[in-house]
Amino acid sequence: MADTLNSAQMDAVHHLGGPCLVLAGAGSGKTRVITHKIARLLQADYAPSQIAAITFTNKAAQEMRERAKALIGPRAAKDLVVSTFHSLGVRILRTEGERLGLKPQFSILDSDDVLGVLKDAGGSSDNALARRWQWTISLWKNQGLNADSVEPQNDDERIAQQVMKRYEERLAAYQAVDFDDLIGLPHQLFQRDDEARAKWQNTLRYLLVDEYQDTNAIQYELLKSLAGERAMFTAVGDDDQSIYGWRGATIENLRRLPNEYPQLKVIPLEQNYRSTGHILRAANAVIGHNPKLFEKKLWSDLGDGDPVQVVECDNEEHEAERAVARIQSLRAQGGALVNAGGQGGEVAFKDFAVLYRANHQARVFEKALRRAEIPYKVSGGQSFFDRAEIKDLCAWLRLLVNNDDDPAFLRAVTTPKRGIGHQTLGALGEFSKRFKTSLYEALFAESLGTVLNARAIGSLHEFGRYVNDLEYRARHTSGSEDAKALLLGWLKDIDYEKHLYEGEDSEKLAASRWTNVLDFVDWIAKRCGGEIENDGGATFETEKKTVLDVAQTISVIISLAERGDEQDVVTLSTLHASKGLEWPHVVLAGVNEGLLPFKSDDDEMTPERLEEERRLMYVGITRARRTLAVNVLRRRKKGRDTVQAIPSRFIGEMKLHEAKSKEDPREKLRLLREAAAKRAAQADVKP
Ligand SMILES: Nc1ncnc2c1ncn2[C@@H]1O[C@H](COP(=O)(O)OP(=O)(O)OP(=O)(O)O)[C@@H](O)[C@H]1O
Ligand SMILES: [Mg+2]
Repeated sequence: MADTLNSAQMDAVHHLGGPCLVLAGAGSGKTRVITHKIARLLQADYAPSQIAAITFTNKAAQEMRERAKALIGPRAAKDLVVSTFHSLGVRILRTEGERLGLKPQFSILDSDDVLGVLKDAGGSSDNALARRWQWTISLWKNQGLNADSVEPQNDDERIAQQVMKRYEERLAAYQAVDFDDLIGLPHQLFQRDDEARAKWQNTLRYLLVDEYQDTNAIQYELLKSLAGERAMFTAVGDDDQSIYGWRGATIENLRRLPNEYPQLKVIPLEQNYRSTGHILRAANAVIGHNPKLFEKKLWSDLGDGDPVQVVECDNEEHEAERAVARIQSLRAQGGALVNAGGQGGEVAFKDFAVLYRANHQARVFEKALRRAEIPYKVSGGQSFFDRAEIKDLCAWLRLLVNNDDDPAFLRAVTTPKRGIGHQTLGALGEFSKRFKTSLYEALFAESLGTVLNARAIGSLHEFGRYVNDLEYRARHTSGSEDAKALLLGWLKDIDYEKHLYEGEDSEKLAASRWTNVLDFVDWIAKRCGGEIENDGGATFETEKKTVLDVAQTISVIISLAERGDEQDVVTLSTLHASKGLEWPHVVLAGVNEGLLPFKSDDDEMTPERLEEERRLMYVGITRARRTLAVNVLRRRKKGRDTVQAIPSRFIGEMKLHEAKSKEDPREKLRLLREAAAKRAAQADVKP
């Protein structure tokens, strides 16, 4: 079973004579075709290093490599080029940079860096404005334009064009590139340098592209240059899952392919191996409301399974509680709600995902999961423990727990800055390396005077003594009131609130960071008081803990979270980041008008946008293998207000008439009676 392919999948895997497009719905095994095709290519005498498989995210690349490894063994898998478009771009630029006037050690700016350069280039410290520039410039670049070729349509665009010009000059001076350049520059190179193009066409002789529907115009061009005349490639995709239109991805790429490659073999896949019948029918019903680009069918022989549940919730908090309760009860019941259908058994935390439209929706779920002590990770967005301010404070707590934690030391000593500069820390680092001690230990060494002056040593000692003292107090303080006083005192000592306000242009943002900090303090203090909240929000008591004990627990939670993916944890993810993935149990959060389909007050809902939102809903539904809960809020938060919430139009579009909530005891009874009657009827017809 693990290695089988159906006949259409076989056709796709064995078609090696020319370009191939697998155009098929969700869960039909497109990604599986890619991994199997890698194995097939190796048999056909391609060397691993000549095969490039391109995925949409680093995580997908990692997974693809793992799956390939299982099929072809670790040695061959090592040399495969499995990467995202961006990391393929880095690979090309590192070798060819010189032809583009880039030093081999050029730097790559992340989104925050870019924002900084743009503010500088545009002479403005306005974050929101700089973000708009960033957005516009990125869209231009993804259309293959530069500051000279842009044709601005209005005043805003004229200004953005000027900023772009200065931005380009600065990047050239810094020997830096941004994410868009990682694709744009190789593309430009291949346009004008036949030798470089020929070289790479010979290096990467077969290309496989997953999630082809979400490529943009430049990525298409890059693929085309790499594929060249030989056109040896396989692309797999699903137009119904195109969800990055807002970022310049274009479905045109699917339409162009058959025109530009008349020899293209197009292979549909129709069997869905992922989801049970109820889930698949709901998905098909929803996407049926979009105009069809390509006719596709999708069926499953996994049985009906459990009906899709619409879960009505009073508000966001209630929604999160119900999600937690659902996780707990599914685990207790072994997976299936009514008809186990052979699918029951152990249910792990990693079998669950909660998917939502907007990042901020994660927050209440995180809170509820933390309260229920259910481990989770947030993908495609920020987890509470990933927030800069919480990381700052955690660094301090980690340092108290383990003085020799060097990364924690570095973060704490510079947060907030206390006159201990890079030079001092550099010298301390050298010293600690030479004597094989931790930074903290080095700080108190007698001979430190040989590398640092008295003033620097004075500041370091002051910091060290403070950490010592705080640690002592943390070890001896328990009970929520005292813990809270201790923690607030510490924040005051290090002047953390001021640090936040100084580091943030927007006061609103600083205030929200400070609220996070206070939430965090409360959370620790409650634990010190031996107060644990259960999922109903009620509290019960355990024994009191010291601040240091709780800090220790936090250190463990963080290191677990850092250990990554193999962990048995619930996934919280945006719909966008869930693409290509699957879970046995999925909860779709906040399926309400305004949230999904998403609409803010000042933007207009065009038919195109609505269609893209519907595709997102389709992606969400089709992530589920066994059970799907669709949450609908009665009321929801909107800014500071709470407003009446309207169920999403997508709920009606799922056509779930028969699927009533089985959490309703009457409905439960009805189902039991129905099952009993069915059994009786079957018994009757037996001879
Ligand atoms: N022939 C097959 N036999 C058994 N299981 C299969 C087969 N083909 C695919 N599967 C399984 O079905 C699930 C979906 O496959 P896969 O992820 O490749 O689909 P996909 O078309 O890439 O989906 P998406 O559109 O969501 O990316 C996976 O668990 C996969 O292992
Ligand atoms: Mg896939």
